[in-house]
Amino acid sequence: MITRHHVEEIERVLEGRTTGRDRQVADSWKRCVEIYGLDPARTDPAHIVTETELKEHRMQAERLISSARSGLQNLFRQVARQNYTVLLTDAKGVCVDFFGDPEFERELRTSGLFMGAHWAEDLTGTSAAGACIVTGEPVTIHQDDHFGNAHTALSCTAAPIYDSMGQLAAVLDISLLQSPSPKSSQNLAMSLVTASARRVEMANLMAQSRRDWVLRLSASPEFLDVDPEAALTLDGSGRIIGFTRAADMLFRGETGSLLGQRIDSILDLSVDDLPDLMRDRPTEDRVVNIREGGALFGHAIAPKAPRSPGPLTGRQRQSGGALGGLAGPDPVMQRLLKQAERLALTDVPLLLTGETGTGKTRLARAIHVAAGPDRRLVTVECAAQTAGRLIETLGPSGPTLATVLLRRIEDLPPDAQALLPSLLDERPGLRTVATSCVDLGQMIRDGSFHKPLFYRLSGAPLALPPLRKRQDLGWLVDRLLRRRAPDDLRLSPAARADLTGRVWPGNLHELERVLDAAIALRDGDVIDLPDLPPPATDVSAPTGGDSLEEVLNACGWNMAQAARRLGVNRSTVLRRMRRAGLIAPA
Ligand SMILES: Nc1ncnc2c1ncn2[C@@H]1O[C@H](COP(=O)(O)OP(=O)(O)OP(=O)(O)O)[C@@H](O)[C@H]1O
Repeated sequence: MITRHHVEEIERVLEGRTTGRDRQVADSWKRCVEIYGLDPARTDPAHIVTETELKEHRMQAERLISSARSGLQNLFRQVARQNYTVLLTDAKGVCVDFFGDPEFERELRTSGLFMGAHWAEDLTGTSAAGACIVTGEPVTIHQDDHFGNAHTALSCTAAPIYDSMGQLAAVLDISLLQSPSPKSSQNLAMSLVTASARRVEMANLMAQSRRDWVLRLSASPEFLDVDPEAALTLDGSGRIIGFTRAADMLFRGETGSLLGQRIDSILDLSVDDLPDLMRDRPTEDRVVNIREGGALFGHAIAPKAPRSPGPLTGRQRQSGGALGGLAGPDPVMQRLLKQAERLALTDVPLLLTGETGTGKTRLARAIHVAAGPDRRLVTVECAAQTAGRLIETLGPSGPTLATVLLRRIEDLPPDAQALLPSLLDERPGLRTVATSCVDLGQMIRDGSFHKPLFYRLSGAPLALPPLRKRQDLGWLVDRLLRRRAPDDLRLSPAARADLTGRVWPGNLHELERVLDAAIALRDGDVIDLPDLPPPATDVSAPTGGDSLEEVLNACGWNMAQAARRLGVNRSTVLRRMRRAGLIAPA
């Protein structure tokens, strides 16, 4: 039925007069006439693509269709009783998936609420899917909001689905063959369809990010793990490589796309903090501060690691997963990380030793992540334990499958030391990773450490070298600096030489504090020598025990750097080398 009234209203809108239609409808009508040259009086039936064309469209959208399927099914379950049809169109407007009542198949097919229907705006005039593709916004096109007369009985509500690079990938639409007259009757449809589109984007991002970190975010802790609002995918260095539309709306600043930005430029957090946001921590503790103010709750999902032990492939060896980013070009650390990567996939208890701040806790968490997603991480601060607390945490009411990180095992009180072996024997699903700053062998000899516990925990000892012995100190300085400051903040050559020449008795703890202070003190985008706080004077600094050869190795046989670390001048280093018969490698 062509109504003169409808055509006249469209003409009035074209003349720039307001008729009470939504902006989105009026804009679409204008496009239909002024850009596509469509005639409002037309009564074309629904446009359905051929079988071959449909196959092609479905093939191109295959990944999205499978990520969206369960979301669409859920949505259909919610709205089927009210006679809604659920459609997924691709970014060109062709319906590539469909849920509707088979009883009304003929009517649905004639109205274009069917598989293969083509809803592009330049073909069928104003429709919810068509307008949504053009504007990228959710929209309800209700009854005679439709441009062409053929569709004025329908009420359609559509929301865009964006891919993880921010491109419009599809449109989710729910439509009624018949509906009550007021447009407001579709308000609930709008909330349902936008929430479902958000969930489809989330499912799609998760399906594409199995090898990367995903950070899911929510404004309220209750929904964080079950129905988060936004998500980001991060590569191993903390750069954003994917995001949902909601994350884009939350964080997109004046700089444009989120792609390639560092996570610490928008949130007060680095990629190394992600293990702290995994599911094993209470939701309300996982607070993430937004750089521009405000806070959200975060849920980090680690890259999926291979599940079964076995020989590592060349690819795994290169990628290093959660462990790969922990060290630069230092042969001792590289060897240690390779061992850790293999051991992570087993249940062998690990004992991580090293001076304070050498990265034992960070390594333990990375091992937990590399072990796969099935276990919880339970962190036990040993100094704060009693036998009773241990039973509460690791006894029958504790987790059955977990990595138990025992921090600073040397501080565990004697009664808890005596209890721990039997507790662990009763819980075969608990894999321990203990850290220690001291020589436990010496403690056993002194009678201050329980021998059976030592043997229970030290299946494989991994010794982290102190910073002064690491050949990747420069790499670590850059990494920590990048994590704290903008990309263009640099170290002057003198400041870099000073930092790489220090002894670092507090190791990474100390380096982090020095960089924090230097960043605060510098003017402009260069950190210079005067910006560096003086080295910590620690009488217990253990450098005296390092041999000249160890110091030279750590400094890549750079005499000036070795001299600074040893606190002597260059000629003294040369003299000592001659005395020890040491010759620099060619
Ligand atoms: N590979 C790394 N790259 C960058 N930062 C690191 C690395 N390893 C550790 N850190 C940082 O250095 C600091 C000290 O690390 P961590 O707490 O793991 O040391 P630790 O050996 O367990 O210390 P302690 O013995 O005092 O408990 C932490 O802030 C941590 O985030």
